[in-house]
Amino acid sequence: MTPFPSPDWHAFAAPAKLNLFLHIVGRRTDGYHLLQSVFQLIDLADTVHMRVRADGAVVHHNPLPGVAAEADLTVRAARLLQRETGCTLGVDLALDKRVPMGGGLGGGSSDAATVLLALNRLWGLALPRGRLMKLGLALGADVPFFIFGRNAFVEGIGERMTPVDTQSGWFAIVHPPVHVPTPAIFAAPQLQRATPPIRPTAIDYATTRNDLEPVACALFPQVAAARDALARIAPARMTGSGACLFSFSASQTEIDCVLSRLPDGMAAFKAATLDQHPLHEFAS
Ligand SMILES: C[C@](O)(CO)[C@H](O)COP(=O)(O)OP(=O)(O)OC[C@H]1O[C@@H](n2ccc(N)nc2=O)[C@H](O)[C@@H]1O
Ligand SMILES: Nc1ncnc2c1ncn2[C@@H]1O[C@H](COP(=O)(O)OP(=O)(O)OP(=O)(O)O)[C@@H](O)[C@H]1O
Repeated sequence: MTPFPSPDWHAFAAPAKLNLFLHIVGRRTDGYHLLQSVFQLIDLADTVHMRVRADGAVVHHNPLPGVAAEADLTVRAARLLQRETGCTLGVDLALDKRVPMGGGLGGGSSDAATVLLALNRLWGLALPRGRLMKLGLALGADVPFFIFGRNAFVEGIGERMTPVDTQSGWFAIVHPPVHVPTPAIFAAPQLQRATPPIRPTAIDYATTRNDLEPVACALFPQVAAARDALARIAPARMTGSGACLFSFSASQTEIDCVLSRLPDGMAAFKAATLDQHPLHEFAS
């Protein structure tokens, strides 16, 4: 639904991601962790509504609870693009938020990537994809992936991508009622930081894992409880730094069955794999 129905407003999708596995293979001198991960786009998405302004202002019309307009990644992305290009146009922004915040689903990063991709077209900038990806990294480690726009084996802190074909199918995603702060998980002394690097590869669930999962489960019992509940029904894995857990199947019926067997009251939903970001063509 468009909150501001008018021909001047445009609506753009900002899809979520799952980390099908996530290995920590080292640490940089600045404390950031080097990872290897397969990032999978899914059809759960926010909608970012935008209208170009001639006066250069960046105005957020419905800030999220607990996130000041100036701190919102959509506003920060628009301002960053203005600074970098000297563009004198502005934008009105409004968000339909559907991706749970702090779930390890990359919603904020995806909103930022969608703003960069859409303004690249609406402001007539025609920046190449690689330049947008570099800009995006300053906003968050996951932003370059969404601008890349294809399922990928991701390395570095999130800036090196190799496209991978992933299996099409469905996920059951469980959302435990807890916000997991990413910095606390990366700072935990017990985090396994030296998983041997692997070559870019198709996902093999049997030989991969999420190194952040044992830490999140130890620090947040709600994550452990949700993982155990899902794991009693089907193979379960955490995404990102949590809190969400997922289970994959190529069969939608199987995923419907998994969801129906979860304990009453457990927040969970179904999502399908995406092959490509809906705004992939907005950069070249
Ligand atoms: C773990 C992932 O969810 C995988 O998709 C992301 O890399 C996290 O990305 P994010 O939530 O956008 O996190 P950022 O805002 O970039 O970083 C939050 C904090 O987590 C830690 N951090 C994050 C990413 C990384 N590769 N190493 C880190 O050590 C840093 O302390 C950083 O200050
Ligand atoms: N547009 C936005 N949408 C969501 N969160 C935002 C946004 N702008 C700023 N934030 C801030 O970023 C924090 C993390 O948001 P997000 O939902 O992207 O985390 P996440 O899904 O855990 O991400 P990741 O998988 O990258 O760790 C939020 O708690 C919020 O304070």
